[in-house]
Amino acid sequence: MVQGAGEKKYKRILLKLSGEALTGSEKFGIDPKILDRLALEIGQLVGIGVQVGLVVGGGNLFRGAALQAAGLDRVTGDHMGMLATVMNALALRDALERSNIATQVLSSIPMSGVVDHYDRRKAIRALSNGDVVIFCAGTGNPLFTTDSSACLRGIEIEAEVVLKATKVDGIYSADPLKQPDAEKYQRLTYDEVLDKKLEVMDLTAICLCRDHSMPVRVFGMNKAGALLNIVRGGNDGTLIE
Ligand SMILES: Nc1ncnc2c1ncn2[C@@H]1O[C@H](COP(=O)(O)OP(=O)(O)OP(=O)(O)O)[C@@H](O)[C@H]1O
Ligand SMILES: O=c1ccn([C@@H]2O[C@H](COP(=O)(O)O)[C@@H](O)[C@H]2O)c(=O)[nH]1
Repeated sequence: MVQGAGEKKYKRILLKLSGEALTGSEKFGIDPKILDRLALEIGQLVGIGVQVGLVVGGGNLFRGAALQAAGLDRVTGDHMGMLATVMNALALRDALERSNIATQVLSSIPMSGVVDHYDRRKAIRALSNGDVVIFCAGTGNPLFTTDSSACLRGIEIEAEVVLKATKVDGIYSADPLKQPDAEKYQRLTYDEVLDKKLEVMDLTAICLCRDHSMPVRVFGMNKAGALLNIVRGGNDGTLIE
């Protein structure tokens, strides 16, 4: 059911933002216009009392697998990827705070003097106070992705849903950027995503959500207003549950 203006379906969410999408119209890195748009959309959620945990990817800067393909050691590449997510988190905090949205950044890798170390109780306190909490540095371990850290943190903070904002507007029978005639799903079970090997999200993350009954909605980050609509009960994108 779609809720009325100001009403909401979810009280606490974990929003996963694609790092690659932060590039926007830039060739590399972070497009400040994208940051400002995100701050506006996240501010709308905070404005109606939604508690927002955020995880941002690092694909706009470094991915361990790509660095390995270029000849680097995989674990070193993964460390670089996790550090990339810290840079994105700092940029997002900056944009949110410029919009007067109180924000805390908690890192899975201790980085004294730059960001605070992840602590679940501290995260839940901050969320309960209405602060946005950005979880960065992934899980702190190589060989994972930020999809897994988003689902992990979402489960830990007892979010009601993981919302994965990405470049495409949902889950398709194949990657729609490679196969334009792929069909879009409205709803999938965790097992369907696993059996069909749908690559929109890392399968470790899907298993974790299945085991802990955490629903995941994949939706397009480029459509303004989609996030607020979902939080009010709209069905943009594809729901996995
Ligand atoms: N079956 C599918 N349905 C939808 N998208 C798919 C599918 N298979 C592959 N994809 C691709 O998966 C991508 C989603 O991953 P996304 O860009 O969010 O990357 P990420 O690894 O989560 O984040 P980052 O950009 O930080 O690395 C989409 O852009 C899409 O092209
Ligand atoms: O727990 C984690 C999370 C991430 N990494 C590394 O960081 C990059 C960037 O994350 P994306 O999810 O791809 O945006 C990822 O490719 C890994 O190399 C990690 O090692 N552990």
